Amino acid sequence: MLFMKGNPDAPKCGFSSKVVNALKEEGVTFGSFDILSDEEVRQGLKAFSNWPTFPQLYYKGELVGGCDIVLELRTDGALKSTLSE
Ligand SMILES: N[C@@H](CCC(=O)N[C@@H](CS)C(=O)NCC(=O)O)C(=O)O
Ligand code: FES
Repeated sequence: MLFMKGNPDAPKCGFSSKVVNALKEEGVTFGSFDILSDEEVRQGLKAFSNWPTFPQLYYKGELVGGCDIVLELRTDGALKSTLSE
């Protein structure tokens, strides 16, 4: 599940766009939520996850990371395996 700015067809921030592209290129299917549509979720999720920024990618209820981490995992060739453990 990707909490992002905008949606996968129309990301509203470069960081969210990069993660969408990385997931699509790896052939990962994912759900998404536009945090710009809900200020309560936007602020609440940052507090809940103790992670100050978006995008936030969750897998099996746990935070995988934001843009830097997702791109790093992909560079390491570990993105797909991380998301199918
Ligand atoms: N280094 C971050 C970049 C993401 C980032 O800086 N996001 C900012 C600007 S889009 C953010 O979410 N700020 C808090 C907010 O907009 O609520 C990452 O790896 O994900
Ligand atoms: S909305 Fe400005 S950097 Fe993401």
